[in-house]
Amino acid sequence: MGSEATLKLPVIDFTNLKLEANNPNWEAIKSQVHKALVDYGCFEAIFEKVPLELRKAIFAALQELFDLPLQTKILNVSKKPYHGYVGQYPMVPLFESMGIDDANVYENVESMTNIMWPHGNPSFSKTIQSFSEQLSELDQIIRKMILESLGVEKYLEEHMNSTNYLLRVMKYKGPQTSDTKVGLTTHSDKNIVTILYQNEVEGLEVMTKDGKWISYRPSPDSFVVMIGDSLHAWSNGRLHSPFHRVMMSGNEARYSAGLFSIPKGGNIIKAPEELVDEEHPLLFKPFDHVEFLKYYYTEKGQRDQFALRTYCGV
Ligand SMILES: O=C(O)CCC(=O)C(=O)O
Ligand SMILES: [Fe+2]
Repeated sequence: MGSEATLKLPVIDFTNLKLEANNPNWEAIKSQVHKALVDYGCFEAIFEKVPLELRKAIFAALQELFDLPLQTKILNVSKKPYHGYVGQYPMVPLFESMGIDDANVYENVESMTNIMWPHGNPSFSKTIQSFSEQLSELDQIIRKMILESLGVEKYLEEHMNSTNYLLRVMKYKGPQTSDTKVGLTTHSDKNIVTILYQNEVEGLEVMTKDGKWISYRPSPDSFVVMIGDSLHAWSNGRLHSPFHRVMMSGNEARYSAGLFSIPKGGNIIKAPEELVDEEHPLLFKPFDHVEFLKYYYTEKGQRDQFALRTYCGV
């Protein structure tokens, strides 16, 4: 399956949109969001609320972080798999990543920063925290639109309170060849919503429902919004959670940052009864996200492209 040059992700412009209701654009944008997420599980968002200066600063911060010695980077450890330093994996030798839990809260970022830079690095902390906080507004807008368009907005508060934000930052070394090499293997995200931002180096590919790859053309103004398996399950399959991967070629490093809204441990993900009927039978049994991840991170789970279906599919 080659990449299809003609395919493109839907583009949705959130400029000037406020979280408050009765904004004239709200309904129009909401229906674009709903359609894109049903059809692709993914779209490109133009969102100027994160100022250009901050969007530029994030890449300088990522470079500074990944330029640290490996023995420093591995000090970022986490009890949760994939939330600390990840890298040097034989399957994905170009890839490195670091997670920062609750990155929208300054103190959390600062404690990770102080492990990386024992004398502190307030400008790094501030960049990471501001970026996460301002981008979390887009996550909130999108999830409000999703619940409204599914007719289940009465669950909005409960739904929003059931998650927290992980910022995961990534570096993919250029493979130093014009051949295409795997940066990150094909997977679907396991969380609620993912919002990605990246530098100018191409590589992200998103699969359509009929198995074609869309290559994302990065732009400094665009974020990529993607549905994870947990929201696919919660919406009882209404919203698609797409397979995606990163493919690298050339010399340049690709830096990206992903804001992941993630179900808190102990929360049971269960499709609202309004979304289950004869035409839409329940697809997934209620599940605890943390328990599901325990399966996903086993050797079998890692090889299973339909891990959620295996774990709790009806
Ligand atoms: O680097 C990217 O843009 C994609 C990363 C990704 O898919 C992930 O971290 O789940
Ligand atoms: Fe992903």
